[in-house]
Amino acid sequence: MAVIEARELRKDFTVRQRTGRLRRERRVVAAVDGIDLTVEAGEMVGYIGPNGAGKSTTLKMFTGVLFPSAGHVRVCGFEPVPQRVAMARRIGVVFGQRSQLWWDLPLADSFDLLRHIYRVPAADHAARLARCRRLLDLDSFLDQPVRQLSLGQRMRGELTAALLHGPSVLFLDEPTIGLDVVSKQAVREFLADLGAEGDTTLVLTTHDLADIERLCRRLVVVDHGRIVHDGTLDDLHSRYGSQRRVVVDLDEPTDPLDVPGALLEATESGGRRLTYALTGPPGPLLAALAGTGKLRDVAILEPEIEDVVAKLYSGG
Ligand SMILES: Nc1ncnc2c1ncn2[C@@H]1O[C@H](COP(=O)(O)OP(=O)(O)OP(=O)(O)O)[C@@H](O)[C@H]1O
Repeated sequence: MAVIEARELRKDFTVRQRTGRLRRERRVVAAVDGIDLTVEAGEMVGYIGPNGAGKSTTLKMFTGVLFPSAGHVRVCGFEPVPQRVAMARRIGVVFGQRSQLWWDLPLADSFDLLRHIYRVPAADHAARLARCRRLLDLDSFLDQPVRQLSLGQRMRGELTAALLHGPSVLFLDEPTIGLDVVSKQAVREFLADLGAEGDTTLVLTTHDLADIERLCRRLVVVDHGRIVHDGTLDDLHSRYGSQRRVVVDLDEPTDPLDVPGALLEATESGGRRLTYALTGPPGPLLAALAGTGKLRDVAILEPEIEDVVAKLYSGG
């Protein structure tokens, strides 16, 4: 079942620009320029792209914060702006800049207020909160006012707050930005587990390559308000020709092996270290190398996601 359906979705902003000492001109910026997107229940979608690509604007239209200039969008069957209140029960939102917690209250009190606002049955609330306390390690700061929390602690609180009513879709705008290494890891692993359970659809924007690798089974890449790629990370690697490499150490040099699906790229250490680029599965190459009787060590190197994303953002 589709939880998000967007067709020809657009958002234009009118900005006033100085064109002289006193003159200003109105200019229309197409922040989102005709997006078609379907997200099925249980997907983990990374919505990525360079700065200013239109990611946050799209998420704001999905969550009912902004009204589209044109096109059509449904989230959990709701039209986000007109049906925002009804939709709120089905979605969770974590936007770094916006807090859903009460600044002066202890974190635990915010969670309690949210239970009343969303009218969550006490047992469901208790079970979800217990899980978040355990997995996000909340106990040491549950009684502290939100304004005193570190960014990492607050983000763990925000995630909990977004999940206490049991939403079917969770939208996250840069969930790990600015966090220290430990909090980043905690948030990332929590989201990975949540996504793996399959009951919650995750849609997140991120510039963090480790988030992309760990959390995004599907990558939707936007640039200038349009989708320029939609597929898995593996699809991206094959589109940009990134290949796995096999680095082999031998006891003594051997004649070059001619194996289909493997291309000898480099020879070092007097022929004792060979690097192959794989265009097929590694099995035939490894079998041929083992057959020489000189194989000492082998390492398979995955392509670097940094390279792929850099190529993608620079237009390939
Ligand atoms: N309220 C606004 N008024 C005018 N222009 C806006 C407004 N919000 C966004 N824009 C413009 O729309 C474009 C897309 O912005 P958006 O914030 O959606 O990009 P983004 O992909 O989320 O970028 P980043 O990765 O930097 O957060 C940018 O050119 C931005 O300047």
